[in-house]
Amino acid sequence: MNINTVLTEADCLHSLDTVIAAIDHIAEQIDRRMQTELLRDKPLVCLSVMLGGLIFTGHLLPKLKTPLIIDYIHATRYQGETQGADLKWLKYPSVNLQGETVLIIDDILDEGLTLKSLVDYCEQQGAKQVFTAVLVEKQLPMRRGLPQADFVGLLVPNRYVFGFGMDYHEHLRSAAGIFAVKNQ
Ligand SMILES: O=P(O)(O)OC[C@H]1O[C@H](OP(=O)(O)OP(=O)(O)O)[C@H](O)[C@@H]1O
Ligand code: HPA
Repeated sequence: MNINTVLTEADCLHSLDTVIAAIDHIAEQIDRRMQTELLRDKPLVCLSVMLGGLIFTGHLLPKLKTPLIIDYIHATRYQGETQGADLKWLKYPSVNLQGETVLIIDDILDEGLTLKSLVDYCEQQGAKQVFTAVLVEKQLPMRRGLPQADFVGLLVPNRYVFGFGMDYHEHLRSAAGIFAVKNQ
């Protein structure tokens, strides 16, 4: 596998400008929603899902006006492969989620199994309510896990995608835009 070839042969699904505009839009939606959901003086607890959620989180959070605190989860289901397996937790959140309003931020909703496990975990920890934000939602005929996220930036077809946090065998996470691997 030559990574440069993967990049040059890939189909660009969403340009960098489109991604940035989508993140602006999600930020507005989150701010609007949190005006009614957040209790006075309570910050939103933002949990970024490593590694894929890193770049989306870094662009999204500075755009929010909602008061917030930042923590992260490290969990992986693909482990550098293009097929998912059981979710492996590498880091649970450090903040106490009891009674908190939580926003889980990830790069992609694919089969939804990762986000379903993370939402379940936050609820088990006593979160008052749990919202999810993803940069992209993969269009699948049906999803085995969480059917949809609360905040979605862009749609992608049922192909293997990379860029803006999403990897192809751990490479290409920093690709500036969202791309689909040729013939996948
Ligand atoms: O909806 P699903 O089918 O569960 O897939 C989505 C998850 O897969 C990716 O993580 P991955 O396990 O590849 O780890 P990574 O964040 O380190 O890339 C992605 O970042 C999501 O967390
Ligand atoms: O299509 C994908 N690309 C990158 N990471 C992923 N994790 C789930 N699906 C994908």
